[in-house]
Amino acid sequence: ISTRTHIAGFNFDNCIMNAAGVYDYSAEELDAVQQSAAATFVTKSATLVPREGNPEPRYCNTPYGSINSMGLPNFGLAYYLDYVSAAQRQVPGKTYFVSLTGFNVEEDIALLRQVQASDFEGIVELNLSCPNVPGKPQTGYDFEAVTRILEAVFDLYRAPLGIKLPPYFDLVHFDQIAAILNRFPLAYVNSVNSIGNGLCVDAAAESVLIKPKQGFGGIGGAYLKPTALANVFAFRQRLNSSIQIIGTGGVQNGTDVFEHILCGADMVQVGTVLHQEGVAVFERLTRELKAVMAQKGYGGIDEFKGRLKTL
Ligand SMILES: O=C(O)c1[nH]c(=O)[nH]c(=O)c1I
Repeated sequence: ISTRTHIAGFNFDNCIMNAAGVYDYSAEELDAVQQSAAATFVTKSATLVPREGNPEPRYCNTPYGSINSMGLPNFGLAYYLDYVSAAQRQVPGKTYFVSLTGFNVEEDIALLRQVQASDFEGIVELNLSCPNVPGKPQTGYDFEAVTRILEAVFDLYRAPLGIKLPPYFDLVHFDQIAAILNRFPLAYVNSVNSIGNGLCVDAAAESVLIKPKQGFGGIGGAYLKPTALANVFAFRQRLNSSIQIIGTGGVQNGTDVFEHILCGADMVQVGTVLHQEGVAVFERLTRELKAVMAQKGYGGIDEFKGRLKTL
C-alpha cells in the first residue's frame, strides 16, 4: 500500500507533512520533521527581516484544538533559505517548501526576488492568510488585493508556487475567488489556514487564554475540520485540474487524512495535532491511513482522491 503523492511534478514518498507555522520555526524543529515520517517540511512563513512576533502567551491548546496569535515570529527569509539550501545538499532528490509572506505587494516581490537569487529548487508557498498581525487584514479576503498580488507574482516568478488561503464560508465566495485563481499558473492552493479571530475563554479564571489582540486568535484543530473539508471539496470542483490542492485543517487520525484526500487533496498538512503530539504523529497518521486504505482495498491515494460521493 502506497501513500506517495506528487505536487508540481515533484514526487513525495508520503502525503502527510507539517503545516506552515508548526514545528518549523528553528533548525532544530525542521531537523526533527526532516528525520520523521513526514513527506517533507514547509518552513514557518518568513518575512524580509526577522520578527519577534506577538507577546506571550500567544498559543493555547483547547478542548477541541488550539488558538494562536503568534504574530509571524520568524528568523527572516535568509535563515530558512540557508537551512533549505543545506537540506537540498544533504538529501538531494527531496523537495522542500518555503513559506513566505509580505505585508504588501512590494514585499512579496522582494521576497520572491530573494528566493530567485538563492539556490532554492523547491516549492514556494505564499501565505495570503495570516490572521494575527494587528492592523493587517487577511489578504485572502480582499479579492482585489489577491488579484494584484498574483499578477505581480507571476510576472516575476516562474518556478513552482502555491498559495495558503484563509477559510471561506460562502459558496459565492468560492465561485468568485476560484474564478480569479484559475487565471494564474498556480502549482496548488492550500486550504485552509486557521479560522481567524476566534475567542476562547477560561470560565474559571473569567479570562481569555492568549495575550495578543484581547485574546482573539486563529482557531485550529477538530473545530476546523468541517470548514477545511468544505474548502478542499469546493475548490477541487472549481479550480482547473492543473491547480492541485493541499488540504489542511482538523486532522487527528488516519481517517481524517483519508477524508481530505477523498475531498480532493493531493497532500495533507497537520498543525495542531503535530504541535500537541510531536513528530511521531507522522508515523501514526501514515499507519492509520494505510489501515483505512487496506480495509477498503485501495493500493494508492489516486484510487480514491476526489471521489467523495454526494447524495
Ligand atoms: O500568527 C501567526 O504567525 C500565524 N498564525 C496562523 O494561524 N496562521 C498564519 O498564517 C500565521 I503567519
